[in-house]
Amino acid sequence: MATVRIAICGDESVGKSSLLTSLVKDTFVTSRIQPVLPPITLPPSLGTPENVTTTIVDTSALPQERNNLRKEVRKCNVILLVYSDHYSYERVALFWMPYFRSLGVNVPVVLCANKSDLSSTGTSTAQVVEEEMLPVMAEFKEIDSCIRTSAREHHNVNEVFFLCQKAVTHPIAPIYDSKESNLKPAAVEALKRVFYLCDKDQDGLLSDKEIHDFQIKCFDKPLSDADLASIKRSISRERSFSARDDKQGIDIDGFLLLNKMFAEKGRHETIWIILRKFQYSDSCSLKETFVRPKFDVPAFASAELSPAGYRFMVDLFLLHDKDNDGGLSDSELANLFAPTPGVPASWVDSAFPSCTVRNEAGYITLQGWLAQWSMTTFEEPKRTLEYLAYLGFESQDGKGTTSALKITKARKRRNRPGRVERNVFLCYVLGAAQSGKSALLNGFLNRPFSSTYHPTIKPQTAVNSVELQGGKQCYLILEELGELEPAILENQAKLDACDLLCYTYDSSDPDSFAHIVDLRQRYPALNALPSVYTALKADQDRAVQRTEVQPDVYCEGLKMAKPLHVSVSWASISEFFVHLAECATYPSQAFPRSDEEAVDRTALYIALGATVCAGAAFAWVWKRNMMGDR
Ligand SMILES: Nc1nc2c(ncn2[C@@H]2O[C@H](COP(=O)(O)OP(=O)(O)OP(=O)(O)O)[C@@H](O)[C@H]2O)c(=O)[nH]1
Ligand SMILES: Nc1nc2c(ncn2[C@@H]2O[C@H](COP(=O)(O)OP(=O)(O)OP(=O)(O)O)[C@@H](O)[C@H]2O)c(=O)[nH]1
Ligand SMILES: [Ca+2]
Repeated sequence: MATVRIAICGDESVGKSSLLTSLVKDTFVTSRIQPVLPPITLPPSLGTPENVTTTIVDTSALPQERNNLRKEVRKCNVILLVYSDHYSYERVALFWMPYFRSLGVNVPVVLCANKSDLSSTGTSTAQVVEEEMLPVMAEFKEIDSCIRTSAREHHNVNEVFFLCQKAVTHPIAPIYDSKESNLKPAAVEALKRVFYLCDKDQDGLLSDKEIHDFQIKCFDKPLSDADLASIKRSISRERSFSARDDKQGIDIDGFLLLNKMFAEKGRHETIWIILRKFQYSDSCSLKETFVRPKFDVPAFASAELSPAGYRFMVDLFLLHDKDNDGGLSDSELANLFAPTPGVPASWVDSAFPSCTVRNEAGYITLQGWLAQWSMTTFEEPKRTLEYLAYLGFESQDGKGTTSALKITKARKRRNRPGRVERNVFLCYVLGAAQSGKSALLNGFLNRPFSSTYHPTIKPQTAVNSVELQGGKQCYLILEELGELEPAILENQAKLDACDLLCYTYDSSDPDSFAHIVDLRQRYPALNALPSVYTALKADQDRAVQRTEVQPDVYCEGLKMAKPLHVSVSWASISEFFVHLAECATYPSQAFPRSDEEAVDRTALYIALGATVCAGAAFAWVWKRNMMGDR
């Protein structure tokens, strides 16, 4: 935090310099002190809020000092305005406050009634507050607080400077509207989110345990049972309406009321401590560095959720599936996204949740939820980080939300044999109009086949998890490019981010395969990507393609596997998605084979074979040793 700079202002002889000497020297200096003391700087100490460095500047009201005064007022971030008698009090509203406004400064003012030792014995502080302070406070919202001091008797001297520091480090203005006697909307929003995040079981109440955890998190010390009881008592006392039984816990209204009471009692620093603990900045919005932490994905690499990230998303889903039907209904989703600005814009664009797995009721399932976040993290990791922040992800290692993500190895030398260390793959589905791409995407999401045809204009995606042979799971994003197909295939960055191409044609339409031949000619860069050739609509009669060579021969010529014939109307289509996922995971099998290599999926079989052999060898050695021991 920056330094606090206090300008002491006020009429002549009100005791400005004396307050300062009294603070520094701890005694009242009766001998004549110089009219304007040099500025002093106090290092951070335990006594100061937030451990700030404080600079205190003395000023003079003399006309010849006006330039200096103006300069200092403009430079400070809090003004200590001192008066000491009726005349200097009148001047607060008549001269000083309008003067500050005329300078265009908008900093808090701490009003100080000095020389309290001189006032006739009859005037009590209550009277001073009631008759002098409250009226000016009502007139000038800049006045943060008021205090009565005596430099001579060293009364409230430390306190007045403490108030100045606090006015800067814990300002009331952003959180409380003194005119309306209410918390400000931004503070209410922030506190609602805090409540939501503390209500771990999402039952709408903070239980005693949840309050204790909250207390420890914010204030680093436990709350006694007596304190808890007294908090609950004051909440129910304040509530005009049906003082509900607070035994079960504190609800959102009670929580807001409690904070309002803090503000009213001048304990607004309590609210600041809470908000800051939950990563709010001085403007009551979440800190930029928290919502948008530094996270760069190098070229050719991509971002994925880490195990901690997946765990968080699983827990979040289960917590919000209140009726345990395995899907998030609209209201359950709305509740889940309550502490965020709403469903991410990119989700709305892609017609969420239709791009992922839903149950019969149309609600996103856990599988779909994880697939959706896998895709979001792949496509826009910063969005995932932003939502992890809003949704209250807490890392175990103190590294913040970035520990919910990981960066994969770069996609380089794609044709290398073996497994790619990534779990989320992007596959472009390319092919002629009406070849059946959308139907394939629907099949991927287990939607029933429909014979009605809607041409795809905007790119369309489907994301789902796929279980590979051997039980490992990965996420596959199938994207059909619509009218953007040429634009995307021309864009090298888009190709670099893609893991697999799925060329499709309608095997019952003689004019369908030509599109693939044409694409490959026009975009030679496609050759650098692993590819799978697919003949769709295998349930229909096969047509002879009007291309120079038939698809099988064409692929043969490329030393690629022949097109796989599939139909979305067959249950076996799910095996095709496994095949796609396997080609993405072991990309060398989706490249032209070199002559000595065997066909197709051997890479996988070889890999599997190798593990089996290793296992056998291990067992054998182990047995031998056992025997040797004997
Ligand atoms: N009784 C009493 N006298 C005070 C107190 N504070 C300051 N004085 C006296 O008031 C007079 C003015 O004090 P200063 O500290 O010089 O006031 P100032 O506001 O700095 O005055 P200028 O620099 O002239 O603007 C001195 O004679 C102080 O001794 C106080 O709390 N009680
Ligand atoms: N019989 C049969 N018809 C299919 C199959 N797959 C898709 N169709 C039908 O073929 C037509 C075109 O399918 P789409 O999936 O919309 O084709 P598309 O490739 O997405 O078309 P564009 O978006 O225009 O590029 C639709 O009427 C589908 O119902 C299939 O496996 N068998
Ligand atoms: Ca389509």
